[in-house]
Amino acid sequence: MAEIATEKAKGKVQVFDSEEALTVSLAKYTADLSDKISKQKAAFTVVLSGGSLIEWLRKLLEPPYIDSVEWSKWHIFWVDERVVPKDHEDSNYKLAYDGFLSKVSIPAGNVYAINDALSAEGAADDYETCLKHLVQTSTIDLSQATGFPKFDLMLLGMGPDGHVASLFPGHPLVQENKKWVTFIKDSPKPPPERITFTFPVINSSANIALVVAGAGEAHAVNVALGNSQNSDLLPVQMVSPEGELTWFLDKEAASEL
Ligand SMILES: O=C1O[C@H](COP(=O)(O)O)[C@@H](O)[C@H](O)[C@H]1O
Repeated sequence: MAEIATEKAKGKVQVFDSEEALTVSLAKYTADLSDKISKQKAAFTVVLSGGSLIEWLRKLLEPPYIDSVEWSKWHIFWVDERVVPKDHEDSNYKLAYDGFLSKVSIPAGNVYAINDALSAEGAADDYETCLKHLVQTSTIDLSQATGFPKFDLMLLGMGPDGHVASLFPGHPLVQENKKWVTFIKDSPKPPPERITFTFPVINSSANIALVVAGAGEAHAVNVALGNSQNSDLLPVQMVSPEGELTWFLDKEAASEL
């Protein structure tokens, strides 16, 4: 693993020789954080992305982590979700359930899926209401600095266009600064209807892992971490948490750096 020196705002950047090595390190990072936070609080709040991220969490499903992680403390949220039934192939919940959640002992009541019976707008409002309730009951922390919820760990993927969550380049939603959760009906990546956390919520996180592998993402990684002078920021360039930002890149994703 090589660590790349960048400005502090860009976070800690780690480049792995292979996707396999990345998954080993991501599991250790996540398990160490789970350990630390589980000793301090009743809940470890974890926000998942969809896409390849779930596959990259696979080492957590193996010893030693499968037995040593205090899964009962985990509370699971989604940074974005497609407005489709939970058993639909496009559902981020289904992806996470099939590939991860069904294999660990996180209590079912700690898994906060969207209400798939609602419209995009209704599902976003409903999810925001759920988050507000969990802040009131102190399951989720509140950032004293921003007044937005402060999750312990956000595991973010990135698309080849530099999108994170369902916040796409050039879309007005990237500027949303009041809502916690919003909706999109014209996502450039199918399916078109989604809900998504907003940047103020993403950036209030205590820890963000930005996990990117594959040559298709190399250009956007270079824009984010290289010396690009573009004035229109890609969404990934707007990720700037209150806490720590750690990049997990494989060498293909880092190939243009
Ligand atoms: O549509 C989405 O795409 C991004 C990136 O996914 P990937 O397949 O390129 O890894 C993902 O982070 C997001 O949660 C998802 O809804």
